[in-house]
Amino acid sequence: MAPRVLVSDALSPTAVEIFRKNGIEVDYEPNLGKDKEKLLSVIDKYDGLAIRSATKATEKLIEAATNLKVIGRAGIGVDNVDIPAASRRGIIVMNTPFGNSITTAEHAIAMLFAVARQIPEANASTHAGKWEKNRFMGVEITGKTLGIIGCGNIGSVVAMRAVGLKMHVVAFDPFLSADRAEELGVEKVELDDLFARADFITLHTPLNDKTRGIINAASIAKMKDGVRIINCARGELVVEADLVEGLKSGKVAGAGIDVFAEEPATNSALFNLPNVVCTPHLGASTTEAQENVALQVAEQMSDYLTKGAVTNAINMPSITAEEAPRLKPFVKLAEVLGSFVGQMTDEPIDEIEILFDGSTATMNTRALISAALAGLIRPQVSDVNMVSAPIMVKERGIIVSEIKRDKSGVFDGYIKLTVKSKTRTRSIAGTCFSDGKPRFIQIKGINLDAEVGEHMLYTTNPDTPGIIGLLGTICAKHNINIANFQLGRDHPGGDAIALLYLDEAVPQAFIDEVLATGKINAARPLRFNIGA
Ligand SMILES: NC(=O)c1ccc[n+]([C@@H]2O[C@H](COP(=O)([O-])OP(=O)(O)OC[C@H]3O[C@@H](n4cnc5c(N)ncnc54)[C@H](O)[C@@H]3O)[C@@H](O)[C@H]2O)c1
Ligand SMILES: O=C(O)[C@H](O)COP(=O)(O)O
Repeated sequence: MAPRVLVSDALSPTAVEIFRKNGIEVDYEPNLGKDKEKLLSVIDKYDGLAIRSATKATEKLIEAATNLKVIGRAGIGVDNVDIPAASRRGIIVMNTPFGNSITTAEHAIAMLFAVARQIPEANASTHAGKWEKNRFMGVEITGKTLGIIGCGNIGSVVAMRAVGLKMHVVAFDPFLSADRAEELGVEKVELDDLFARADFITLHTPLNDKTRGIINAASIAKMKDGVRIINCARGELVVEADLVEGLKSGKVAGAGIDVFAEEPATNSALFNLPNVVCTPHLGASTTEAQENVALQVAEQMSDYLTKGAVTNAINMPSITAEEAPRLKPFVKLAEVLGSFVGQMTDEPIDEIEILFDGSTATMNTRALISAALAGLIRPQVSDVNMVSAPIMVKERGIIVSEIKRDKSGVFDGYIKLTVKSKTRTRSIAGTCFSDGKPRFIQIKGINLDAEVGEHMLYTTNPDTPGIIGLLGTICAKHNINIANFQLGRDHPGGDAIALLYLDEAVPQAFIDEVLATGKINAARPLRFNIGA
């Protein structure tokens, strides 16, 4: 059945065309995002949800989205999506991090001019036939200092434009390197320094716990008298009541506000103050940007739903459409290795070490680790996948480490998982042969070559004669066919293991019978998901 996508915000029709071209059924309901109850009632029908900022993908919506696999944000900010809730449910959240950066930077620059020259008010006055030439005295921006808070994709474009406008640009961004600052022609400063020196301040950070309310009464007090503030990032970066106070007192000479703490903002204390220019979250609203983000999000979501490729995901490592087919068998391998140890371990796991040897070390190991972790914890948590596994493992306080090394043995490459719990350490290694099927090649240091089947039986025993016959006889007695039988031992007469690939699951009576022989130390039925 074709995957089904709901577009619940006003995306360009290009998105719909691209979904259809990629064989995806699509419902285009540009106003549904604003109707929470209706959205809630239909969301379970969809594999994908394409949104802008109006749709709020809350925990409640995500819980109701029982078939959802991907949320695609045609734009940048994903603060309208409950990412932890999506991750826990195994839903990928992706955005389009560059599609509207230039457009939004241009909006910030437009705000800069609009506020410096009071253009909206002068426009309204002129349209009203007032000709108030003396009322609207502006300020030049040439030679003035622009303070940029957050110098990422959008902040950088703003910086380059402002440098071109002959402004002196200072930037505060903990992740801005000295080289990048030099390349942009900006001076990297501390936040208080920026507050003290800037004539104009423009915000371009994401909204998070560190940036929420970054413009407040205390920070405004540190600013120059007559500072002008532009916010085209997120409303909650500014404590709006404090900005209103600053504007009323004259400390802040003007503000350009595109985003509000509550949207849609139909009633704000910022409205109708002199020299406050407001726009209704228009930063990304140009034809060009909307085409870009619609096209990108639809391609990304289609690639994921039809090919398993992951691009620009917030909660999952990227997998390109090119690498997805090559990676797929190794994702399955990592998952069955994790699953083997997960099924063998009855006590809490403390540490997991994942070794990538040879060719596997050159692959997308983040994706392989996610797959191994999903396999590992699936016996405890059924509803887990590559998206939710890392978060669940972290929540359980399990330490995950990764080792990559050059080819060290006969195999082109293999993956080895070592899992430590309080009382023991287990390890298993595997590889994929040219048929794309996973093979177990080593269990607790003992070499073997075992094809992986849906139903398997793992036994440990002292290396004595008669084990094959013993297990074969009990299988025959229970009318269970053996597809493959692999043995291994550390040394003659030492510890031995057997791995049987069976055509069906063994019942508990089978295990009891095996153990009752006194010749087998442990017997564990295993089940693997070997489907696509
Ligand atoms: N108005 C609109 O329509 C519109 C359009 C697009 C994006 N946005 C918003 O613009 C903002 C910036 O988007 P972007 O694409 O440039 O993001 P980005 O991730 O490329 O850049 C954000 C920058 O902020 C920096 N940063 C993070 N925490 C910081 C802190 N505590 N102090 C200072 N800097 C910090 C990061 O290091 C990064 O360089 C986001 O909030 C986004 O949602 C708004
Ligand atoms: O984060 C973004 O991309 C912007 O805020 C744009 O939001 P919009 O898609 O609702 O215009």
